[in-house]
Amino acid sequence: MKNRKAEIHENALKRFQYSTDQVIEKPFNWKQMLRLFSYMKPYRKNLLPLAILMVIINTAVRLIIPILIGVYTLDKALIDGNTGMLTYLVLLIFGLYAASYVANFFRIKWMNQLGQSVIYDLRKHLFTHVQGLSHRFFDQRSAGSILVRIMNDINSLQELFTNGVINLLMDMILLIGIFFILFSLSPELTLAIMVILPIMFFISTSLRRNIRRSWQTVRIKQSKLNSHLNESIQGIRVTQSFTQEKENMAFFDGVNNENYESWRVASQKNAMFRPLVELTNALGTAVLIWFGASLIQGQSISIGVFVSFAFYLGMFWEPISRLGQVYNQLLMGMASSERIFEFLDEKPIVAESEKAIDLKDIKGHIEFENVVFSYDAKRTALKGISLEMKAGQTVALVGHTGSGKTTIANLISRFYDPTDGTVKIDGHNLRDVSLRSLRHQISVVLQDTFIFSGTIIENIRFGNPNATDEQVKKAAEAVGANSFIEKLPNGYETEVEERGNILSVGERQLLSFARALLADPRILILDEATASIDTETEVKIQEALKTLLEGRTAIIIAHRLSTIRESDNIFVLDHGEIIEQGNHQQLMNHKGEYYRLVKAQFNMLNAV
Ligand SMILES: Nc1ncnc2c1ncn2[C@@H]1O[C@H](COP(=O)(O)OP(=O)(O)OP(=O)(O)O)[C@@H](O)[C@H]1O
Repeated sequence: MKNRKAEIHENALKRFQYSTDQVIEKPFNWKQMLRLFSYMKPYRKNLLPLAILMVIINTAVRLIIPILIGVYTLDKALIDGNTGMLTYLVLLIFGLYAASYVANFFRIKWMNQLGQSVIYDLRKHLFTHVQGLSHRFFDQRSAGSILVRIMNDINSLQELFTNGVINLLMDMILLIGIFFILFSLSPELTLAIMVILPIMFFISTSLRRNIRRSWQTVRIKQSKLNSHLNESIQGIRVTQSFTQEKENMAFFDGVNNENYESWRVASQKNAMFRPLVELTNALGTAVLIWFGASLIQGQSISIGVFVSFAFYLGMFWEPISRLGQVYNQLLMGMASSERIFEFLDEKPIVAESEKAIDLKDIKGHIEFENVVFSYDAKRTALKGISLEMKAGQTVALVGHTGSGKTTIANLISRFYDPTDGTVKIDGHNLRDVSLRSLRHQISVVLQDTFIFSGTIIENIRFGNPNATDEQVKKAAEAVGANSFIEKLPNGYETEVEERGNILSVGERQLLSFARALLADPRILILDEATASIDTETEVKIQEALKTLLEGRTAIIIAHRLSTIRESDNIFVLDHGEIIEQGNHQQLMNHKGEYYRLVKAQFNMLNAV
């Protein structure tokens, strides 16, 4: 039998994985690469050519200097005794070095600017796109996995855009230039020192790949550790109340240990890299000295040529090694860009038609005609619903958990399109109207309301960014939220963290009420909106709602049936079908499902 600790650890590993996000490399794909590089297009007339020019200047200078030192300074000026030329050469070399430093400074500056701009554009594009996607997209993915793509995947492209592309150009010029110069100086010596090429090639491909994979493992382990920590902290209250700290610690220990191990292995391999490189260079130098000396003795080459060779040999490793690195970056870029493009290619399922019209000042008459809807292929959430909600009416939806009440509300806001049938507002099929004009006139208050980080006043103003402070306060007063807001340390200016942890659930609910009312919608949907508010406050809200709902269509979803007695019409749902409809009195007289639900709640209250 497996021991308990190992079992817990195994479960932990299953829990904290971003499945598809684990693939870090993908084969090279030209089409995808071109698409990725199209993000550089806006900079093709300024930053990109400037940076390329700096690369060319810098590389050309670096290629010229060894010849100036070896062939000209040593052979022509010193050995041949041309001292006038010496001063001139020293000044020239100094000037060239200075020019190369200046060019390098601007290359780094402009390339960083270019890389950051591309990353900024790409992230903006991705976020804007994701924000416009339909609810179904978010139903199918965890927030964590979306976050990983917008942050980590885009970050991993940063190096490619900042250095990779330009280094590729620089290294190609350097390598070709060095080969060309070496060959023109001495073909025999060039061939001799090329013995180190296969070793260099091996180090820059195999060994580097091995090291790279180890660092990728580190990234995966870190990502697991992050997600575990995130979940642990979010769920700390549940962990403490079920006294699961020990088990949680075992999870943490397992993931933390894996992270440590992966670092140990990666840094150990990394440590081998530099010494091996230096050893190869030493081998090259040995060949150069041994073979070069015999060539000097046989007067095949001059001392200056020999010295220039030594300089070029020192420069040789750098582009080869960097080309390997750029190739790695390209492979990683392939995997990241594939994941980014997968999101970018995702079309909103609820799409706006090209001929969509703007719904202007609706009255709020809602109709469902034989609406069938399924979230997934297996279950049907609504099975042919036909209903009418007259403009200005307050309508209630009741029924068992999972009977389809929220689904009806979701279809009115067109978060989803019906699988079959039509939803109409003021006679317009929702598929024919623009989403913005529709949603602008609908406010939804949910039980699990979302409070953003910011002040209380900003949170309420979310409903209508143009509202004045006065209007915000009036909305808060109308729903009875001002009494608790004024008791907060800084009143309306009190900062609340994301999700509004410093507020009670009921207080958050009141805020979202104020937010919805400030939006002044024609249609107001309250989905279990008063479930977390005490009865006394609820009575107050009911009073406020009476005047506030005047002239609007209101859809109230509530399990607490006392809150919907006054509704003009009540629809009772069961397994995605409407089984009864009428006002409270009519349904009570009918003595059907509604009657049974009311009785059950009444008995429960009396039993207390
Ligand atoms: N995003 C979703 N993806 C898949 N199925 C869903 C989704 N949301 C709801 N469902 C399913 O659709 C059915 C109807 O759900 P709905 O949320 O409309 O019920 P409800 O009557 O509002 O329930 P409750 O009273 O618990 O809020 C349920 O079987 C539910 O499991």
